[in-house]
Amino acid sequence: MTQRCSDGLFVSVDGPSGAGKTTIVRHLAHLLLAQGRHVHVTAEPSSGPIGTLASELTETVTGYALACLYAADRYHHVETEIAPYVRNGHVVVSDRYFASGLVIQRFDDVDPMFLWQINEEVERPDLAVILEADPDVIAERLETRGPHNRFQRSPGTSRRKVNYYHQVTETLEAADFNVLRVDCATKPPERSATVIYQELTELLDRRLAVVHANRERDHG
Ligand SMILES: Nc1ncnc2c1ncn2[C@@H]1O[C@H](COP(=O)(O)OP(=O)(O)OP(=O)(O)O)[C@@H](O)[C@H]1O
Ligand SMILES: Cc1cn([C@H]2C[C@H](O)[C@@H](COP(=O)(O)O)O2)c(=O)[nH]c1=O
Repeated sequence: MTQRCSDGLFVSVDGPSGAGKTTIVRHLAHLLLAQGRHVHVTAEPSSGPIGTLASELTETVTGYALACLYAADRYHHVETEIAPYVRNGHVVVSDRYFASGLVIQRFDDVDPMFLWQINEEVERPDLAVILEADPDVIAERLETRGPHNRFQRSPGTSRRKVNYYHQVTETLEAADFNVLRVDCATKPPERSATVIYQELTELLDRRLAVVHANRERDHG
């Protein structure tokens, strides 16, 4: 993804189950579409062959094997879907990406260093949004909605997930990812989407300013 169209952009949204990722991604897509942007919403596991296999196997396969499958899906997802859309000038929004890969398999006791190493070469998002929320708030939301998978069923899972996401957010910041932390416990999802939308708009404006400056320099 080295040669990008000036308004193509990749944003990932990660955070604990029940934080509101899917809801916020939907609102964000509406805001971007209303601004006239081309938007492509995607998610992990992806709908490609590896993502489909990972989805099917998540309840029965565990640990290192599942971690490798999710990392493989991520590389394939970038190559076959994310990068082509970004090159075409779309804002690509992924509901789960890199940070989820560093968190979820820890529930199967996979070594965090191993998770980092198998994901390390994957494309960095232009903006990595991490949704933060109080564990009691998201546990309550999950209870109301009902769990989707085995990682949401065990007691205390929300608290552990929130802790793991805190650690991973610090790891990403230390590795110079462009991270935006959004507290989504106290705000409605529309408001969280607006915060992300404003950050993306600034990012696009800064990028356009660089393009214009380079053009002026090259053409006098
Ligand atoms: N800010 C919010 N305030 C109150 N309820 C919310 C908020 N955001 C999401 N919800 C509700 O919480 C539940 C979980 O939301 P959502 O499915 O978007 O979360 P998620 O992070 O994508 O979860 P998962 O990882 O399990 O897919 C839904 O019922 C949604 O309506
Ligand atoms: C990206 C990613 C996903 N998973 C698993 C965990 C869940 O079974 C689903 C995600 O579903 P949700 O409704 O978005 O919570 O995928 C995983 O185990 N590892 C990953 O890296």
